[in-house]
Amino acid sequence: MTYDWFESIGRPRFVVAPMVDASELAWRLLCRRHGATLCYTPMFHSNVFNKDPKYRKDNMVTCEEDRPLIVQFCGNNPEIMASAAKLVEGQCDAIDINLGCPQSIAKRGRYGSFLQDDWELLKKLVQTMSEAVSVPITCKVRIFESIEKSVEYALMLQNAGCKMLTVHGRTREQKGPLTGIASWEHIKAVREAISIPMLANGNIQCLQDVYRCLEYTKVDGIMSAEGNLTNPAIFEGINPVSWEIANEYLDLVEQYPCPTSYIRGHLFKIFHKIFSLEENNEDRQILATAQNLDDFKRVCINVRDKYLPYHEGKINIENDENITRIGFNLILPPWICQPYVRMSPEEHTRKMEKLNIIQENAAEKRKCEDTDGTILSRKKLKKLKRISRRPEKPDSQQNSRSGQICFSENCPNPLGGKCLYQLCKKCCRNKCYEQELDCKGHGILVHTRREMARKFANVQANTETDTT
Ligand SMILES: Cc1cc2nc3c(=O)[nH]c(=O)nc-3n(C[C@H](O)[C@H](O)[C@H](O)COP(=O)(O)O)c2cc1C
Repeated sequence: MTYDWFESIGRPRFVVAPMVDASELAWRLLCRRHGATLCYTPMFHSNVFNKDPKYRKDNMVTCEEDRPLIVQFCGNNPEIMASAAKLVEGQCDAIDINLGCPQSIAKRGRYGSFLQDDWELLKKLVQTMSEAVSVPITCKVRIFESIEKSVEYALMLQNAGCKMLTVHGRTREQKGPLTGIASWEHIKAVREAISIPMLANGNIQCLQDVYRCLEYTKVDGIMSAEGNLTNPAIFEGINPVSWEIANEYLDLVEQYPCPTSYIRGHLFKIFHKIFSLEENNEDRQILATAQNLDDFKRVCINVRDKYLPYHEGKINIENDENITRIGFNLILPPWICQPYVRMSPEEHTRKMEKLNIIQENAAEKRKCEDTDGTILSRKKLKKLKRISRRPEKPDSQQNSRSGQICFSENCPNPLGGKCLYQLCKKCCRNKCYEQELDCKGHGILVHTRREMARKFANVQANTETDTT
């Protein structure tokens, strides 16, 4: 009984995740051609979806081949979520509640993973939506730190009427650079406890990962987001040539248009290894500023023209001095679609600590400003260094111009007698020492320069110690 619906949509095992700005129709169709057996729409805001026909028209775009399809909504008001669900029930196979979004915008709007502590509201959401529509209501959740609580949470949603559960094996805190590894252990424990169909999400970079996860967790299907973005053929078990799959996607976009920002995002992901190489900066720039399909196609052509001879083995990489070696020491060459490997949270923390030290030093250096606030140039700093090494002369031995009468009110020698500060030749020649700024500035300058020069010498010594 609990599996009837899941059977009716073909027991999908290979699932494209809901992705804002990325799981649009053209992308879904591309993934379906390459092995995906179920796709999610991007998350839609239930409130806006209800109120704004343009938002609906722009976002809820589908077609006959785009099945099975699950539409995802976010929100916290059961009635509003139910009425949004009613608007799409005829165009999809299920409606999903986003209970996993960890972004600060979700915190402000009180949706996604920020509802995971309000179980009473969640029960109400699932129940009200289930009663309102004829298609199943499903949920996509994150885990809690504790396995027991994650299991309890899943059971609560199942009892409320959720018909399929996707468990993303990361906590709400595991996001951005702190994403890290997903826990299949949590997923496995939830699978053992619940009886409804279940999808696992997290740590999927290739088809081997899919099968490892299926075997370990015993879930019914695997959902992929980032792995799917860098390789839309991930479920087919192949790593396509980047420009070929990018062109296939662009052909679909021609048929099913979408905003240029989505296209740009997809091409950056497909070509991520290519554009991590300095030698492709120019094409990277073309992609960054591309405005229409022709611009996007030009990027694909440029990349193909450059790398096709290598791909076909007509040029030996080893002998081409124009191509940098970085990126070629991989199992897969950079023009082949491949996963993006994130930095581990530990590595990120270490990097940030190092960066903070460098930034602090840079801030210290920035303090080496001239009296007018401008940052001293290298040349000037060099000069200061020289000054700092010079022994300080007593006032009596200052150059011939010291001891000029200063007319400024702000003169550090307030009696209007002899100014103790040295005047530069330029000031004397122009007689500008009569002006307040020059007299004051000049006086401070002599003093500050020495101070700054000493500071600069210290900063340099510290930086040298840091980098060793
Ligand atoms: C570009 C992008 C957009 C996403 N948008 C959504 C979304 O709309 N709804 C949602 O539930 N999760 C969203 N996610 C999260 C993914 O669905 C998925 O849970 C997460 O990326 C972990 O899967 P992965 O390890 O395969 O990337 C998004 C992820 C990415 C990379």
